[in-house]
Amino acid sequence: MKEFVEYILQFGNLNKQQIDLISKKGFELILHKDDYFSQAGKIARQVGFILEGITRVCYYNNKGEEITKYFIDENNLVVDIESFENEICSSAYVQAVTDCRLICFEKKDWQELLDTIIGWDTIVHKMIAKALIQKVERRSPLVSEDATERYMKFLKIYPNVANRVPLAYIASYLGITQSSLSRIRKNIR
Ligand SMILES: Nc1ncnc2c1ncn2[C@@H]1O[C@@H]2COP(=O)(O)O[C@H]2[C@H]1O
Repeated sequence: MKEFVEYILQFGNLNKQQIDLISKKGFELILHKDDYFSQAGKIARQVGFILEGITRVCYYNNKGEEITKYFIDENNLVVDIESFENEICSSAYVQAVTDCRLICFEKKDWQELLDTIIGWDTIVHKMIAKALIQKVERRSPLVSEDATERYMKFLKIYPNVANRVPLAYIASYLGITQSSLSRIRKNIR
């Protein structure tokens, strides 16, 4: 919980009583590699904060191929925001790529904190805004045409991810085949 408290205090001030209230509602969740945090076709009912491990957001395209859309690593919030906020079914899966340890909040507790702690909504908005800006910064470089360049940018943007996730997920994230990615990796060594 200490890590989560440090994280939220970057976005605003809270007194001890408010921090205690937040801490009481959060619980530790262990996900094993390949477990789902939230699933397509279901409503996301939890917000997580990753203490250890990497998750990915993925979906199946109309050819039935699995596409990795996004990676989320340590010290980040993880939530299928559209599903969680609007209580609609997710169109994607959030899956543990490695074993993960998270601080987790149930929707009703998250809502209760929003209703009781003055200023918590501003902090939450700032946290979400930061995550979404980061997402744009991470996805925008992928429009560059050259696959080698895309991979080099990936290494820079996700320094903690590249060596900890299967190559197939990275290839899918970059929109290239696994054999192209292997060739690129050989050539840049
Ligand atoms: N920390 C995070 N930052 C950005 N997106 C996240 C995060 N955690 C989960 N997501 C989800 O990742 C999804 C990536 O694709 P979308 O833009 O459709 O919607 C995004 C969010 O629902």
